[in-house]
Amino acid sequence: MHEQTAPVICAHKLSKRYGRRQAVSGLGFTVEAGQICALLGPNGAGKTSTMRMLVGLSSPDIGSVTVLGEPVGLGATVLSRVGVLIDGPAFVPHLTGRANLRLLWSATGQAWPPPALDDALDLAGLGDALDRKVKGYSMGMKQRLILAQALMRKPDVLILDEPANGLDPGEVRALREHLGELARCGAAVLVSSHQLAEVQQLATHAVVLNHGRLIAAGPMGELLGDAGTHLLQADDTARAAAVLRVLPGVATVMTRRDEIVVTAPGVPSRDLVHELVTEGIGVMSVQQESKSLEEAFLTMTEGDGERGAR
Ligand SMILES: Nc1ncnc2c1ncn2[C@@H]1O[C@H](COP(=O)(O)OP(=O)(O)OP(=O)(O)O)[C@@H](O)[C@H]1O
Repeated sequence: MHEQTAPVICAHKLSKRYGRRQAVSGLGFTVEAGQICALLGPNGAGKTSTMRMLVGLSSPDIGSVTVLGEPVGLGATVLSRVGVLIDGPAFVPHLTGRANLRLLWSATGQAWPPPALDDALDLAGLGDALDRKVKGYSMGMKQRLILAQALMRKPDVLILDEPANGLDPGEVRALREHLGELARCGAAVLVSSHQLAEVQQLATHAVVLNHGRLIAAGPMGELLGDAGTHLLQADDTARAAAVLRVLPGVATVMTRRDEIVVTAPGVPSRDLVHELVTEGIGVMSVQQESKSLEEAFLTMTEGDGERGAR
């Protein structure tokens, strides 16, 4: 795949208004090769509006987009390297799934089959249904066909709006593994979702919007931050707990069976281990808990009041 250090997706000061509603406001962020970036935000935050601008389906009132270093607009040639799932393509109901894929592919002007057709169909798992008319498909089957059209072109960039909608848990996992593999091969992936537990497993980075504005962006680890909780196992639980209780910065120490739960915001786990070892207490395991994405997301968005015209 491509080798480059410049951002693959670059949104620069994007703004978009629908009538009196400011859907997106001064939004800037980047996604680099190998990253899976989650685009997060409450309903109406501006995720779909942003994605539509990223792939030339709508033009920003202000600001610009480049993908793989090229400016994006309707019909931009760089879009042939982008797998897109937004609103779903309009499938022709009386054609089979396969015929629909063929029709969509014909718009690229390239010969059938697309380079990653087999992998995309594998993931879609439609089997014999691929040769049945789309009008008989369930919602999940349609979603998997939409995914197949996004993935069959072996894209360098993927922009997927809620791709897990209508998928069962096994299919969600298969999708996560597939996207992970594409990113490891150098693709840049931007994916919106409300399923935060799933996103936490999938994404390396996140961009969080509220009321059309950027409220946070960065690597997932940094956004989740330090929950201030450490889980330790020592060879003398009671004595270890007593030592930890009197350490500066330690707020609470609880023991549950052979585990010690220490709340000490801002104190690195290694400092706790150091104190225990200095006291001659053996430490078998230590783990620092991070916040769940759900917790972090609610903290970020609930504290962010209504802004701008909506
Ligand atoms: N074509 C349109 N015409 C008028 N208003 C629109 C249009 N598209 C989006 N909006 C408005 O812009 C705002 C942002 O909508 P958008 O669909 O981008 O949000 P979202 O974050 O994708 O929401 P959801 O999570 O519910 O899909 C909303 O207030 C929405 O009502």
